[in-house]
Amino acid sequence: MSAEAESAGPDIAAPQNHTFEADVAKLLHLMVHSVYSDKDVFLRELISNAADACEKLRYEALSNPSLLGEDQKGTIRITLDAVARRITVADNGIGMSAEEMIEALGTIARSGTKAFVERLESAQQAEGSQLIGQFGVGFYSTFMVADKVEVFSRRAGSDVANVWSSDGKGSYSVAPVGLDEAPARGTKVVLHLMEDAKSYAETYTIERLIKTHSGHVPVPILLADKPDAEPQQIADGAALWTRPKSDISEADYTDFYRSAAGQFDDPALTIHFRAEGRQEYTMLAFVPGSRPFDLFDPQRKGRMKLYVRRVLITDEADLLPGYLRFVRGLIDSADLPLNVSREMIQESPLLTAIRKAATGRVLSDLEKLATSDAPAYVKIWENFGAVLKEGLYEDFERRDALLGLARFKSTTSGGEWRSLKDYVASLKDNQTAIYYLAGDDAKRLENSPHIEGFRARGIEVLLLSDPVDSFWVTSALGFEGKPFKSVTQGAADLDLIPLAEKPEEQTPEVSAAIASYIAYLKTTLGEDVSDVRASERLTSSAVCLVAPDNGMDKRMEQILASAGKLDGALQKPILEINPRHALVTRLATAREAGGDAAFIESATRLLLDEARILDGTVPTDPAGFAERLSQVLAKSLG
Ligand SMILES: Nc1ncnc2c1ncn2[C@@H]1O[C@H](COP(=O)(O)OP(=O)(O)OP(=O)(O)O)[C@@H](O)[C@H]1O
Repeated sequence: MSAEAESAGPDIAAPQNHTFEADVAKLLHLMVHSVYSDKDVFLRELISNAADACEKLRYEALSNPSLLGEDQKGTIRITLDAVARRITVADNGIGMSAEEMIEALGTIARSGTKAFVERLESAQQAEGSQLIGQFGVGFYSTFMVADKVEVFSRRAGSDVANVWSSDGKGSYSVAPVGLDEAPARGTKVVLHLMEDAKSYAETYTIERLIKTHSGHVPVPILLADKPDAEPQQIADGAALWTRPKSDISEADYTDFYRSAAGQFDDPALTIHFRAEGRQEYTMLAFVPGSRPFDLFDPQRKGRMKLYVRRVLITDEADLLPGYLRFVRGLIDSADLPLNVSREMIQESPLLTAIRKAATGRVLSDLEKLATSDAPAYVKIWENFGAVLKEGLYEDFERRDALLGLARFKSTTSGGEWRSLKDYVASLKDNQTAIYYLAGDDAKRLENSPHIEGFRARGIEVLLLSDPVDSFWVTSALGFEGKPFKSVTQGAADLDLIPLAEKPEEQTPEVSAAIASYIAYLKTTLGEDVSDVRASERLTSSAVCLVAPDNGMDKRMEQILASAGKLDGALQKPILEINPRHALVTRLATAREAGGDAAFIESATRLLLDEARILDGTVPTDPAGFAERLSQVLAKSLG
């Protein structure tokens, strides 16, 4: 379309109509029909797009200075027209060709759109308005206040201009326009405001919105309160991060964070420093106060922006590792070369050094916060702990620092978060390992039979319920010299740690019956288990399954098997029986006394079924299980 449109002959000057991509149409419908409490966001989004356009132009002009011409300084101009109920936001930035308008204003480029739209559909009002900015559907928010939106644009260096126009109801048009109607360079967005949004054409409202939400964008903003009025500067476009920390208030930081990160909350941590010495750069970064919705997007992309001497280079520079992707902000380098391609900048050893230092700084600031304000740190952990833990198996160099930052719920923490330092400080005498139980359901973990023997000895067990836990914990070497050990794997090694309450001694007859019952279990259960043994970890349940000493943790095995990534067959578990459990002792002694063999075998197989159920799986032979259960119940009823 655009190749023809760009040549702008009289016969192709008619508007070309297009339908919005399905997701955009759905999104627009949602935005217009659900009353978000915060319609103000549209202005922030337009200003942020205009500022981005000015910054993109500065970058392109590095290699092609003629693009700037006489008009060197990026500026955003907002013009109000209360009589015509109109607000116009114009910039002298990069501009868009007709093709670019179709791509940028008719589709949603980002991945995960579907998930986003679904979430928006079910979101509450306040959350909904937060989601809009985070996902970069910013431009479409104009339809919350306008029943017609026109975008006049002329790309820098081009001698044609186009207008995009839509009422937000399913379709839009794009047509060439005369150069006198479009900005000499850049984009002009005209909103025809709805009756109930007419206050957005009032000076007071707009001035207040700019000051509170966009006061720190790095491009100056001018406001004209009438079409022919002289514009006044409302924001100076001075980059906040270049100012000394002592001149910046908390409110300034919050405002900058909100407009730069598209968030509506307060930052949970602000990191602002200037590095001098081998590399000179400034970092201004924020840990959000709430979870951005795309936190678990498989691409794991961060949103940190890279500037070089105040020129925005890219937000794709992966300035921080994937496990810090929730951090928002920027790094502005004084040393990186400006006159080379983005790709070359990204690969430069200088940037590698900056990345390393910046990562270290984020972690050390988190650690400082954990010491100085533990409750504030715990909030960050609750939002982002699952992401930070990815670093435990990705970033070996910083594993100790990350283990130091990690917080856990445990069997003795009473719902509070514990650090590994806390854990190690309360080790029992003779306890040589950090015990953990991994699974997907925190509640079920607490009731697992595997931790009974640990509870009975007052030994703390970490309850790991994030999917990522099984990955790092099996590769981590330990903390302060103590290895991590799964309570569902191998022998429990608990005999050196005394029970809080000493159990009754068993008579030699019962012990002998149990020993012979274990031998019987091994032959009866045959291929289903790799071994059967008396348990140290059980105190109230009769049975449980554990993984062999040198095998894979059971939870890890389940995750790999369900993802189809398990090499070979599932390992056979070890069945542990509780030699003091009434059911076990009665079965053992009945067998010893020559009781009903068929009944004892059914009851014995039921023990294995029970262990499987306790493990969160199902009996391997449901029909056999049902039959055994009926048989045993029928017999017990006489
Ligand atoms: N004033 C403008 N000048 C040039 N391009 C623009 C302008 N406004 C919007 N665009 C283009 O439209 C695209 C879509 O804008 P939109 O606000 O919907 O999302 P975004 O800006 O990409 O995302 P985010 O809001 O997360 O930064 C932009 O990426 C940009 O390419």
